[in-house]
Amino acid sequence: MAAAPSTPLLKDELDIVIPTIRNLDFLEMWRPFFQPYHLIIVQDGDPTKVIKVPEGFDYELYNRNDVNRILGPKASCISFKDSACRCFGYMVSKKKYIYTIDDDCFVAKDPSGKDINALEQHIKNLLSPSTPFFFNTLYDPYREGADFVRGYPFSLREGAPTAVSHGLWLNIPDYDAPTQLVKPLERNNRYVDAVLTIPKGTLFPMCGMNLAFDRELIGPAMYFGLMGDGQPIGRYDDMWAGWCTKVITDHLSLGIKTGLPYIWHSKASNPFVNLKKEYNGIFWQEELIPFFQSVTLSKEATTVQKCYLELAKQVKAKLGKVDGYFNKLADAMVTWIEAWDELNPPKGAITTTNSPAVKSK
Ligand SMILES: O=c1ccn([C@@H]2O[C@H](COP(=O)(O)OP(=O)(O)O[C@H]3O[C@@H](CO)[C@H](O)[C@H]3O)[C@@H](O)[C@H]2O)c(=O)[nH]1
Ligand SMILES: [Mn+2]
Repeated sequence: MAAAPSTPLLKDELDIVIPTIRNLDFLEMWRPFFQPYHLIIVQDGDPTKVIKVPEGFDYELYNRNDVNRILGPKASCISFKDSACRCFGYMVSKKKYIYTIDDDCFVAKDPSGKDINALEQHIKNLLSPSTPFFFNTLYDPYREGADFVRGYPFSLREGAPTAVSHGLWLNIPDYDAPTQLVKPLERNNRYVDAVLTIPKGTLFPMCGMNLAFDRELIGPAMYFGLMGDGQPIGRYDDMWAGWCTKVITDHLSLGIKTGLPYIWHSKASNPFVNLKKEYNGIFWQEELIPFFQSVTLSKEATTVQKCYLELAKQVKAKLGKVDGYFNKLADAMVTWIEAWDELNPPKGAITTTNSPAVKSK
């Protein structure tokens, strides 16, 4: 097992958010890389179930009772019985950076056989600029041993601040149910040693399994849409967040990177269950994508919250006719921003603080 870096980068500026319904034994494998960091565990499902966390990790844990206690009626915007609940962890964090990972994701090995410190790579991705305005054909120009290629405008070489780092997965790929059903044995064994900026004006399917972001730059846009219990759709929470986030980062001239790091995704969720969850999404996304491609935000939308509220209005106006669910989702987007601002008042604002989470050492 590789030794973790001596002085962990951003040790006190980054929280690791884990949505879970099971004991977190998977942390044993991540211990060298994760132990120095604070964890925010969002326990989904039955709040009376006790989630076991290995000794030695510094964490806070929130179950549904905590979500309801802290948010009151606004808890309605946080999904129940779906990994989308993880976004509650983004809201209660006080740190500048977030890394979120699923509890069936383990340490992968690079082609040399070395354990991949996914967190370290995400931090590198976030701390170096993105190039959304002009594509660099030699991939990440800020990486050791690479640079901007001939013809790349010097006026654009400063790049843009990186808001999101989207990692990938070896072994079980993040396929939708139809693809999973057709290719049940397919595994992703291809390690591509590259980090790319997703060009401005291009959407992408954001997976929440191995994802990091700058909470201060883009946090309020990272609402994982209403899924799970009582909802007509599932497994589109991260997709929704990714589409909203991308139109906002484009508008605010921020960047999103995808590629390294890889994690090892250990198990495929049930494709038949997934098909039921995804069915409406597979159908609706043919209308959602043109909607997001045509979204324009006003020049008055100068903060993520303002962008997000403008977006929520357009969702209600233009997607409500696709299905009533989008009216509910648009309202939940507004509730999310209200809750976010309540828990994250501008610095210096005086507020009544909510009682703290169940803290465990
Ligand atoms: O009701 C639930 C089910 C699961 N979780 C936790 O969420 C993650 C992901 O669960 P799992 O690995 O079983 O599901 P996947 O299909 O592989 O998840 C990926 O698909 C997307 C679904 O939206 C998502 O972006 C990916 O995570 C685990 O940590 C479970 O413990 C839950 O909280 N509630
Ligand atoms: Mn999984």
